Amino acid sequence: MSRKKTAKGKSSASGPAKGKDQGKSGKGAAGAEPLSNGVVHPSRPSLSNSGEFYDLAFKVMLVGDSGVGKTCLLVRFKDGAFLAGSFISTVGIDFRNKVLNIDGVKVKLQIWDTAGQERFRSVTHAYYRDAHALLLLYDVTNKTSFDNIQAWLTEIHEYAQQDVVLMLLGNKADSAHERVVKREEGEKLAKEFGVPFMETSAKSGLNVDLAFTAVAKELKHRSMKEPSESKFQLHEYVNKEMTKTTSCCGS
Ligand SMILES: Nc1nc2c(ncn2[C@@H]2O[C@H](COP(=O)(O)OP(=O)(O)OP(=O)(O)O)[C@@H](O)[C@H]2O)c(=O)[nH]1
Ligand SMILES: [Mg+2]
Repeated sequence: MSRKKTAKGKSSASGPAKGKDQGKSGKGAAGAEPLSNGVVHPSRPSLSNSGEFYDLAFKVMLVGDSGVGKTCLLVRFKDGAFLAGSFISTVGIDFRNKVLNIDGVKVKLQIWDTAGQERFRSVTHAYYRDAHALLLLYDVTNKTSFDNIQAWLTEIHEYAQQDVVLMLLGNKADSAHERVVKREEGEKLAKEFGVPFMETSAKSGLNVDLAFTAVAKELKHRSMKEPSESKFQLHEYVNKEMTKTTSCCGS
């Protein structure tokens, strides 16, 4: 996917949607087809441009400081690869789609990769309103990115929907020697703010699928509201499923 895309427009979704796919990768906001509120029709799924059927569609946004690994996390999830080598900072905003099978329901996630750099903050603000879920990342090897989480949460409360699904991710968990933020510190902060937390690694793939799957499960359950089913507990699911890393080294 291009990491040099600039936003040119703005989408307008605010609820789960079904409809045509926007292709494999967004051309900044310009490539985004607006998603509207939709009803679930599992018997009449929609067909995406990439040939995949889906029943539900949601927007997920990746946010956090520049360099924490948002683009790499998305590439790992979408393509199963790691973008090694020199760091190319995202310009503006970009997106990729992925259809997941969640308990027999095809859930399309339209994942927006935002630019962490301060100069693109107004672009990011414009997209919060339409996001159904936010993955907020910090880098376990960068204390400043962890310290800035509080500011990101303030921003999220200001711009995002009140009921947005939120998850805190401590990325680069593979970097044991460079680690400066302990897993316990991430857990404590997440507890303080009542959000699910896990450490991830775009490099090794640790918990990457789980982070997106957990969000998709929560959104699907909220959307379908099956009365017969017990309520899906995102916190419990994450705590049960995640692979824990040790935080022996560092701080
Ligand atoms: N060791 C390690 N390095 C990572 C990981 N994820 C990303 N990186 C590296 O961190 C740097 C930044 O990654 P990006 O994904 O481009 O960061 P970003 O958050 O998208 O940054 P902006 O686009 O500027 O907001 C790159 O050099 C990556 O190779 C990870 O899980 N482990
Ligand atoms: Mg990026």
